[in-house]
Amino acid sequence: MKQETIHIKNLCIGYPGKGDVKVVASDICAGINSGELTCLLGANGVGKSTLLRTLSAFQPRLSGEIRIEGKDISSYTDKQLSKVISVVLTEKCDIRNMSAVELIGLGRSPYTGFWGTLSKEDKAVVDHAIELVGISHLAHRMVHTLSDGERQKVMIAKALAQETPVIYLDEPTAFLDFPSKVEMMQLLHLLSRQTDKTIFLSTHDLELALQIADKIWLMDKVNGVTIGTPEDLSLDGSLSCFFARKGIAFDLETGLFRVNNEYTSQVRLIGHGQKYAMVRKALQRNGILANRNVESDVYIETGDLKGDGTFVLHPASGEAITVQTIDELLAEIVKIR
Ligand SMILES: Nc1ncnc2c1ncn2[C@@H]1O[C@H](COP(=O)(O)OP(=O)(O)OP(=O)(O)O)[C@@H](O)[C@H]1O
Repeated sequence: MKQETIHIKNLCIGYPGKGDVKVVASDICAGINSGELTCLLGANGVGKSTLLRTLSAFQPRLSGEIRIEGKDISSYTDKQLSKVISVVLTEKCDIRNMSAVELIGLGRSPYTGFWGTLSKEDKAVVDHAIELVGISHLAHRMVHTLSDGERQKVMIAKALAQETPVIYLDEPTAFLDFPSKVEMMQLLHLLSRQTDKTIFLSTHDLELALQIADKIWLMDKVNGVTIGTPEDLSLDGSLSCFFARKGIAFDLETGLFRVNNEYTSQVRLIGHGQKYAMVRKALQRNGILANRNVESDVYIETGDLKGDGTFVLHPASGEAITVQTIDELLAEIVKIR
């Protein structure tokens, strides 16, 4: 069952200076639940890392409350905290002469003695973490030989081996290629479900977060922190407002962002399905507003109608032109414009 693991009230974060205090964000009130993946989104410099550092007690809060499992964060000793929160940072650490399984084993340090020797139980926890993340094939590789995505998974396994109810991750998808970003977010989502952990991460991967996260935190200088499911934030206009920039529009139907094009001409499309959608996309990218409601002498059949996969361009006068690909269609359109 979902429970509020982290409770934040009137939190003010920032940096005390010599004479003045730099306030990065203030009056944050929120809760973070177990069994959920929560994603923190915000522009560069808005304070995501500062918030994560404050929530992990790496830096002091300026004022307000942070409660973890009902207890104020300042009442935890460092050792107690290391059994409650694990933090996965993105910086590429220069780890040499250590295998993945040894690094993951370091996650057990809050539980081991001075020499860090792993007991049979500790080793079983490490093995389970490796299994959960699906990296058995990497266990005996040296860490410095791993790719960014592989190393990131090892760091997540280390956090799992730490057996904390809360895991924070600072931009875990930052250096990954697109399929690896998707895989990483799906993995974290799955882990939140399977292990009932509270997983909270910062990211710039907006579209992915909107598709995968259970809760979104939008952090911005004017409105502070706005929280909700991606769908509630779509419906109440928070997302459109948050990313209201020239050239970007939030599509309420798909719940995703799209780039607004400026159109210099328009053409009627006849058809339906995927080919219709792809022709429309290609034309709009090229500054031509295209859909079935446009009124124009020139029109295009998008292929699905005839079922032979071709595209037929009907100029205002003269013979229809049949082509096989959208690339050819664009070339023909240019000729008659
Ligand atoms: N040690 C520090 N002392 C004073 N100000 C700092 C310090 N570290 C960061 N800042 C400032 O605090 C603000 C928030 O920085 P932070 O790194 O938290 O932003 P961020 O949202 O994580 O940015 P990014 O997306 O670029 O990583 C910025 O204005 C930054 O310049």
